[in-house]
Formats: sequence, structure tokens, C-alpha cells
Amino acid sequence: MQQLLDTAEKIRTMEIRGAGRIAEAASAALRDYVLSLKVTNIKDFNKKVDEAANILIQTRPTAVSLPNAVQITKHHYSDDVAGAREEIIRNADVFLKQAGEALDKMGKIGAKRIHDGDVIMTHCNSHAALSVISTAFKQGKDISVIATESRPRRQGLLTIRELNDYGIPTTLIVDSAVRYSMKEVDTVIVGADAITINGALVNKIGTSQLAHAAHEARKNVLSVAETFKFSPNTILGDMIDIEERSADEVIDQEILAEMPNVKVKNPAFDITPAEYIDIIITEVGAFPPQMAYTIIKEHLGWELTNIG
Ligand SMILES: O=P(O)(O)OC[C@H]1O[C@H](OP(=O)(O)O)[C@H](O)[C@@H]1O
Repeated sequence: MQQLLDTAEKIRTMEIRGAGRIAEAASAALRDYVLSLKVTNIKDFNKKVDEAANILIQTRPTAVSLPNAVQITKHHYSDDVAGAREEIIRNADVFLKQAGEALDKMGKIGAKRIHDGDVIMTHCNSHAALSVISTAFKQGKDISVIATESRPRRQGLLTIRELNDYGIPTTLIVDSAVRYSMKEVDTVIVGADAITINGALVNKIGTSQLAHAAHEARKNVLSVAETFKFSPNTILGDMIDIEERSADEVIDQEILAEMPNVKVKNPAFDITPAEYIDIIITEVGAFPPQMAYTIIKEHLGWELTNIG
């Protein structure tokens, strides 16, 4: 259990971050947990697995990849412990393999949307978006990138380092320079923490103003999202919970304490309506956001049948 708690803590503190990475870490943690679980009764086994699953799911509320990965991993049909354990281990191994392959597939599909000479704007640090950008570059396309800083945690600094290592010409801007810089941009490429049934994109705070500015300037907006980032529960009327993080990510607590009339809001994500997104690149193809229902039914439909 300690190993699983350590992974949960790393996800909560964002030592492990990125919607895809937290899903993979959670799936692996659950697999390793059942490997070490010493119970003989299937009821006890299921109870323990559910408890562990909930610990992982509760670490971060927004990225739906996390509960989806946990559900995919823990779902089994066995009525004995050995069989259930085997199924869960297999589920995790398949999920981790497919998640790795998805990045490559999305890279190849998305790169078709990038042309020689394109200037791409990206936000935060998305491994999925970077897969598309790096694939296009490796194909020999002459591209450059404008990357936002992504306050308050400045994940943009991770992005520019990775782009630099690929050898891709990159410009770093502060988040408030997005609209000013849009005239130079051909295509906006971002990741996703969740896609809702109405095709809305939930992603790092600031994504919606970037997409709004792109829409105004008639520039393309691509989101790169594995199918496990689509939210089945939004079909059932649930809303995506937007994570509020601590004020000290934004301002020093001591300075804030000097100003009793001031409070800080630090939402980690925002919602971009479907009409500002041209296409969502998944590992099974490029879809308009309006096709979210089909993707959920075909790839995550199991969860709907699970809900009473
Ligand atoms: O799965 P990949 O594409 O890596 O990341 C997807 C999204 O996850 C990140 O969230 P955070 O930094 O964990 O809060 C960003 O919002 C990013 O766009």
C-alpha cells in the first residue's frame, strides 16, 4: 500500500503530472498494489482494490484520464482472487502499452495537419501536443513554435526545453502575450485533460483565451487527446470538476498575509467550447469535437453500463 500512497502523493503534488502520465502512473500503481495484496476472499479483494482506486482518483479532480485509467485497470469478471489479480495485471499492461502507442499514433495523425513553414502556438506542457509537433519536425517540416509560460506553475519551461532538445526553433512568451502574438501563428496545438460530451475541451488554465484569440484571428485550433481523455460521465449529466490549487502557487503566503482584503483564486483548468476547436486528434483518428459521443460510446462505453 505504501507504494500506491507514494504514487498518489506524487500525482497530488504534481511531481507526476500531465493527464496522460498521471493515468499511466495510476494504472501501474494499482497493478503493483494487487500484486502485493494478500487476501484470499474475493469480496475483501474487491473492497481493497476499490479503496486503492479511490485514493488514486481523489488526488486530482479534473483530468478524466485518471478515473478512466483506474476503471479500465480494475475492471474484472473473476469471482476468485487469483483470476481477478491476473485480469487486473493484464488490464494495466494493455493500458500502458496502448497509452504509449497512442502518443506515436497521434503524432503521425496530427503531423498531417502541419505544413512546411507553419508557426505553431502551444500552451502548458502536453506530451500529446509535443508528439505531434516533434513528429512533424522529424518528418523534415520547417516549423517553429511559440510556447506560453503557463503561469502559475510555468510548465511552459518544460515545453521549451523539450523543443530546444529536438532542435525546433522556439519562442517563449508570457501568457498575456497570446493575443498579441496570434498574428504570427498558423495553428494552435494543445493537449487535453478532459473532453466532454458536447465536445468542450478542459485543459490548462488559459487555453480558452488562447482558443478564443485563435478563433478571432481565424487560425486553426487542434487538441491532441487520447480516447481515454473523453468523459463518459458527462453523458450522464455530470460536470467536470475544475481543480482549484493553492494560493501559494501564485503569490508568496507572507506577502498575501500583509493584505487582509485580498484573496487569491487559482483555478488550474478552463473550458473551451467546441466551436473554438477545429479538430481533436486521437489515436484512432482526427475527429471534429461534435463526435465526442461516438468516441465515448465506442471506446469507453463500458463505464456507462457500470453506472446504476
Ligand atoms: O497528457 P498530456 O498531453 O501530457 O497533458 C495534457 C494536459 O495535462 C496538463 O495538466 P497538468 O500540468 O497535469 O495540470 C496540461 O493541462 C496538459 O495540457
